[in-house]
Amino acid sequence: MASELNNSNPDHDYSKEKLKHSSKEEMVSTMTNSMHRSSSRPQLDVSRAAIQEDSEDRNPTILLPNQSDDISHLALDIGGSLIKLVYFSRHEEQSPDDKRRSMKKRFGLSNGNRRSYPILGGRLHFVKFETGKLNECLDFISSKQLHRGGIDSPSWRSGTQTDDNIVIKATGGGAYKFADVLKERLGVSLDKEDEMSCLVAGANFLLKAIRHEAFTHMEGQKEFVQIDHNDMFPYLLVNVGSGVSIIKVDGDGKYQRVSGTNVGGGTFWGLGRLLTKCKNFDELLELSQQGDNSNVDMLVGDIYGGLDYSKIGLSASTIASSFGKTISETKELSDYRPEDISLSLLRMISYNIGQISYLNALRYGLKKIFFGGFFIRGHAYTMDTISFAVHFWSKGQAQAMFLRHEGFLGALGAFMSYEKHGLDYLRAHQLVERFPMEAPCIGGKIHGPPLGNLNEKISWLEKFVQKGTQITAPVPMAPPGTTGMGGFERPSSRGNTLRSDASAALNIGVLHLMPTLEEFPLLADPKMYEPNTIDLLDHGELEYWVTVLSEHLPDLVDKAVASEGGTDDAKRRGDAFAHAFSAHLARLMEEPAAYGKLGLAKLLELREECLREFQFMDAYITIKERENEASLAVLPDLLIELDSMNEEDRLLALIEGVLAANIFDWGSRACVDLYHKGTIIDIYRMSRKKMQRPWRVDDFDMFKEKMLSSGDKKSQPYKRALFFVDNSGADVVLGMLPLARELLRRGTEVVLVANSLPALNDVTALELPEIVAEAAKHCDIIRKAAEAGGLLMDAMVSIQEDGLKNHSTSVSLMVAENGSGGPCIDLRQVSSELAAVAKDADLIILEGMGRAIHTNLNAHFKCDSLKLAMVKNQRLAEKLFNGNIYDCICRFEPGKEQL
Ligand SMILES: Nc1ncnc2c1ncn2[C@@H]1O[C@H](COP(=O)(O)OP(=O)(O)O)[C@@H](O)[C@H]1O
Ligand SMILES: CC(C)(COP(=O)(O)O)[C@@H](O)C(=O)NCCC(=O)O
Ligand SMILES: [Mn+2]
Repeated sequence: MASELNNSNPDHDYSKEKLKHSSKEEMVSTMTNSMHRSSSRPQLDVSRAAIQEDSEDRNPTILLPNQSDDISHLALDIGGSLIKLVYFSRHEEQSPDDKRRSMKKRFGLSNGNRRSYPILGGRLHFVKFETGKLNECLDFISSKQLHRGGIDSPSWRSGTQTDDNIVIKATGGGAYKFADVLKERLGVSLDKEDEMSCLVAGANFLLKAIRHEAFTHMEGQKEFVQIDHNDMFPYLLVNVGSGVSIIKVDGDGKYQRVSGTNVGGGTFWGLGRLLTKCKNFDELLELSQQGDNSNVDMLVGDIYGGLDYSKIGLSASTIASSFGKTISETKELSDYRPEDISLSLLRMISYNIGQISYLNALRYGLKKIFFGGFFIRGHAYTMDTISFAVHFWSKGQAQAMFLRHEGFLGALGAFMSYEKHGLDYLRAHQLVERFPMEAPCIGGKIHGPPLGNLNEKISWLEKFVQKGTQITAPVPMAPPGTTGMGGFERPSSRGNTLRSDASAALNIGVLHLMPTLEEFPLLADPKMYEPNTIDLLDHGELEYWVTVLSEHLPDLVDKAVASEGGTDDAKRRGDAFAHAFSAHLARLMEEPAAYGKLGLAKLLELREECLREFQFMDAYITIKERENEASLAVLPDLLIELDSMNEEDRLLALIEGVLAANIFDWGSRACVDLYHKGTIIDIYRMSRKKMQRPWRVDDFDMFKEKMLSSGDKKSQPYKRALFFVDNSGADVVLGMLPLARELLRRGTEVVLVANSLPALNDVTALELPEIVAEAAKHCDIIRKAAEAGGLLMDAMVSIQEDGLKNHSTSVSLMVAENGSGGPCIDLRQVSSELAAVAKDADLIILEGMGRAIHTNLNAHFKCDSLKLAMVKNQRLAEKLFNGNIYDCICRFEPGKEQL
């Protein structure tokens, strides 16, 4: 059979256009949801929904296509210094008329729980403006028509809504102060919400719904904290805005403002501006990084002649009096360096806030203190200083934690105050944060008018890239100068370079609300589950993987551009994609936790998302089609060969087949090099040669025992197996399908679980039915099972004619989408369809490096699991398995409930 593997026929049967068309249209999966809410303002006329034309939002992330009609679109928090906007954008994309699905629905042969009613879904965006530039903010709102329920609102398009009756939720003092301006400029009225309630509502939502929202920051080290939802309260919330509010939070809506201080962010920025002549806040912060506050502050040593005051635990370098040295009569402001002044000011204010917070925590016996507000500005030194103060004064008893959405608590709370906002029941697994290159529209500052289309994005990106190249690696600081003697020493993260404006804009992403995502129900211990095997917090690892991805980039861009016909437009998009993705990588090298907790799964998915953002829907489509066709051509011979074997030999040959065919991976540098050097047949031969047992991890005998045991020990066949398939071509056709056939033959129902969206050369759930149908032409077992599973359209029509009652007694072969658009899988967030079919499964087969090694290698399941992969990376093979590239992994683990 092997000799036929390179028999790829260019005039193949697969209609490229058809595949491409269907994958583009259906890119947006119809993951479903039972949440359907009644209406609230602004009203959206869902009945008139049409496919969205807004090209800016065309990137087809997996999101819910049909949002219910009750999402409020904009909330404001107008503070003393900054205006914060949280707005919601919908994605109305009509479910394509999917024959497969509608047929199955008609016959009640659902593969899961795909439903047809409206789905809540969309994205939450976070934007901020300076309050002094209110006009910019109003221009932004108006250009995006956010106040009218979004630019894409059908009711707006149909002209049924007038501005006069629009009411927008707003909080912060500016909701009162600027109400008239908003009425005048936008015609909208503001519905004012209490600021403290909003802060608390925002913080509670973030802590409950976002997995790694909170983090600690000590001596330059950021560590994400998983908050236990059942043990969240009470806590102290310290919002450091212009001024500071200190709130004791006891539950949802249960809180008390227990203290505050007028020495806050406004004080820092205001005094700092006066004293240093800085033009903006970031400049002031940046200045502090070159400062030495001992030129400005009076230290214990200055008073004690260079000595420590050891009796009360104060070292000579402790600040005795902030700005104390400036009492000198011989010096004027111009005699002090602005850098030193800025640092002294930052230390004074941060430390003071930390100390007051600690005192309030002490007053109420609270151990957890969360700090929000834009004074924090994700700035390492500020956070270290606050943490130091809390840690020092509480003797380690209380913990300072920070929030990624720091300054957006109030705005988010105002958004939550819409009667029906749809966020109440969302949990971490239903939110996906993405980082598109839309800086003018997310997280950070506004750089000119909002980006209207991909072209604008590309040109803005070119500018961003120019800026991005200026991003320098963090300057390592000398170790902290603590003497262990108490008082306040210098935290260690001082030297870190502040993010440039453009990259700061990417610090928090767009939150995709995906109510249909669910936790995979077969995880043995969901709380302990960590998808990623390799810890990218380890700098060496991060550097390695970032390098691997960078090196792979030119090849990927080639494929992507070719997949779009190699046009000039495709080339331009290809370049933009390469710049954008490189900028992401540079950003992550500079600050690995910039996008939240980073794992390899997220990094690899980011690449796919970035491709989609530049409208490369399926970069490997041609390769996938070619390899599918070549493999399908040799499948009949393989099946004959397998059928001539005895049971035991056949099972071994099947597992070998899966492992050997997993070499066809276009994501691996080594494999791509192989493709350039040899033919498919060479590769396959080499791969088969590697099959000698024992494999690097070899639990085959255990699996065989489970599958084939006879006599007294004869085991029942598995009822339902979930096959997490990987690559197109040989991998799925010659590897996983024959193994699936073996299980079907033994009476096990098989669900092929594949990606919802393309990633590298992975096969997608939408492509599988066609592949199965082709395979079914050569195999009765597959055909009958596919008919029973509703995968064959022709068969479905005959079922319709025969009536449903006795459509088939055969076990089913089905397909389910996994909810993912990357080469790995995070089982905390899978499609509801997969979650539904998983409930009856008693065997899981995870295949490939992404799904079985990078992620899930250490995952335990309630049912039996088999992990099969070839390790196509030398470093990984050494590190994880003490082995070599092309080693094979066959790990079997009995279900945890059966142990
Ligand atoms: N770009 C910026 N412009 C002005 N102030 C900023 C900026 N970024 C961070 N800050 C800091 O954030 C503070 C405002 O924080 P914020 O939480 O928005 O409070 P408020 O609601 O009072 O405006 C400012 O006083 C300043 O210290
Ligand atoms: C992206 C992949 C996880 C896909 O592997 P697969 O799941 O298809 O076996 C893998 O190709 C990979 O880790 N590539 C990067 C490492 C390298 O080039 O060596
Ligand atoms: Mn793959």
